[in-house]
Amino acid sequence: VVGGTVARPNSWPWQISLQYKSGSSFYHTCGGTLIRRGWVMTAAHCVDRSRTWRVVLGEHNINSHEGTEQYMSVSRVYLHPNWNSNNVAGGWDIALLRLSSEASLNNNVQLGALPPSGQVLPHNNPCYITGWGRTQTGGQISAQLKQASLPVVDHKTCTSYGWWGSTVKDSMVCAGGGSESGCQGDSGGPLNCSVNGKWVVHGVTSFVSSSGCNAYRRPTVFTRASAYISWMNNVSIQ
Ligand SMILES: CC(C)C[C@H](NC(=O)C(F)(F)F)C(=O)N[C@@H](C)C(=O)Nc1ccc(C(F)(F)F)cc1
Repeated sequence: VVGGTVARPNSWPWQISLQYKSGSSFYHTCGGTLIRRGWVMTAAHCVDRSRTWRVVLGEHNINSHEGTEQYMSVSRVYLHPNWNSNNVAGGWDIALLRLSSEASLNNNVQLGALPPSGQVLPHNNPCYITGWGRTQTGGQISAQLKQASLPVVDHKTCTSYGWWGSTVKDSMVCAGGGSESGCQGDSGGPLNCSVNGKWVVHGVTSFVSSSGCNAYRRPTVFTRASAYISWMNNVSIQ
């Protein structure tokens, strides 16, 4: 997250850290959202190569053990069948992770709310991106979870000339576009939007400009969760 602030610990209790094993250690690679006690929603581009994954719930500082963490292994990865790792602009950048055991819900671990199928938020709807991603273009990832205010940029603006144009599809949502943005390592995490006074996870962090995370008129682009409700329902009743 470029800009924004360090989040109050566990104030986004559905945010997870997706980590892969290398040698005898695990490393943060992406964010995700706990949507059921046994299911995590993340980006397909985070999990489209086979690794040993773990999901950390109740995380704040990824470099220290704070006692609120739950470490879950992943029993199966469900990539959206239409995902093409050579074409993030095509969309479909969504995946579900089946956890090998169910999370215990508490003050630090809660389920994220998904939007109703098809819901599209208006321009400037208040939203926050959260994640442990780089804090500057080309910089280091953050040890502590960060948050930044990224209001929705409507499709009409986001797909216009000088903005993202036709790179952004209807199944995506744009947010931000100023000095604050997502950045590498935030992928897969939630776009938390305030709808009728409640937080709804409306996006899955997908991509930023290859010329810089907070590039001018290149808002952060998210997979629009409300476009994938039926797919998620069909997968998670298996
Ligand atoms: C691995 C990537 C597919 C996703 C990666 N995502 C992120 O960094 C994050 F955290 F914002 F979600 C990204 O945007 N990386 C930058 C460096 C990038 O490659 N952006 C990018 C690439 C291609 C296009 C396109 F579709 F236009 F060709 C647009 C943006």
